[in-house]
Amino acid sequence: MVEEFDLLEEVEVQFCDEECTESVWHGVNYSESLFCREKPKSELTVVIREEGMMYFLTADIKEFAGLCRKHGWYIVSHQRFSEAMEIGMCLMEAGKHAGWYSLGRSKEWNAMMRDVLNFTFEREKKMDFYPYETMFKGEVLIDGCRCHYLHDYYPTKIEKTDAHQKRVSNLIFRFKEGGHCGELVARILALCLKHAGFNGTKEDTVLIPIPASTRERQRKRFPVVCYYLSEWLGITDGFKAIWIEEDREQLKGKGKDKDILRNLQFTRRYIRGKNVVLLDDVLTTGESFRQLQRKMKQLGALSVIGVFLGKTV
Ligand SMILES: O=P(O)(O)OC[C@H]1O[C@@H](O)[C@H](O)[C@@H]1O
Repeated sequence: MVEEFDLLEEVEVQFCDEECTESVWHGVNYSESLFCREKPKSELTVVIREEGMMYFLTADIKEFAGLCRKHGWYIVSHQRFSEAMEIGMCLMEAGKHAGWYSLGRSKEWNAMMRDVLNFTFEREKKMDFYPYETMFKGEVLIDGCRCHYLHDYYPTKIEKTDAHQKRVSNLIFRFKEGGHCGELVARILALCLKHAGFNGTKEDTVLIPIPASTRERQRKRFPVVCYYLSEWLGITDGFKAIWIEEDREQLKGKGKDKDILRNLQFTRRYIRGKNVVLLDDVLTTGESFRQLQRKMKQLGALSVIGVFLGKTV
């Protein structure tokens, strides 16, 4: 599309300093840093939150989708805002940028676009069904293995008064049921893992889900997330590394008879000589992870880490 007017580029952004002890404001070269692979040409305003959400108003959604692909950002939703503009939200790595970028007709126009975004999304945020943070909340060590989790999880028996807790439960329940949120979960975890890093190289890293209790649950829950997450990180999809020989009852808690391995068969070639990333929805006592990570090491894994959507509070 040929623009009939010159576009004014403005930026204001907050970066963390290297130790992340203090935030500083920069304007210079931010657009180069944000749009480091390609710069926008059409009208665009973005507002970026430190937690990894970027809200946008664009005159050319195709161009913006192309920029997102190039930079590894994920468009969660967008819709028509006016005849000329689309409005929406995408996810990016958390903790790198916070601020805004405008490429628009004038100072006043740019400011208005930012106001629209701030207003719309502050309001929408209250209505969000899922949480969209793209940084792990915390890490625990189990048998010396790093286990990253995205959110504190308040189990069903606790009444959730806090909107964020409800969003976390929505994400975990929908993920357990399978379906559309597998892709969203994969994108969120990909961004988190890029930030946190994993052991070894992409080539020798494999993603393996901690098996559900039945084949049906396993089939609903994991194939989509394993496919996308491994593809986006460039690591091996190890969905087929573990085979459920027969269904078992759900094993809650830490009971001394809890044996999550007894109905499982392992395909060694996925595991031997690999750095394994074990994935599950929730970490509660850590017993499932503990047993599986030991088994992985017996089968020749070089290292094991865990990645979880929630850690039970
Ligand atoms: O073994 P711990 O950590 O106690 O419990 C976690 C397991 O309990 C289930 O709800 C989860 O899906 C996960 O597999």
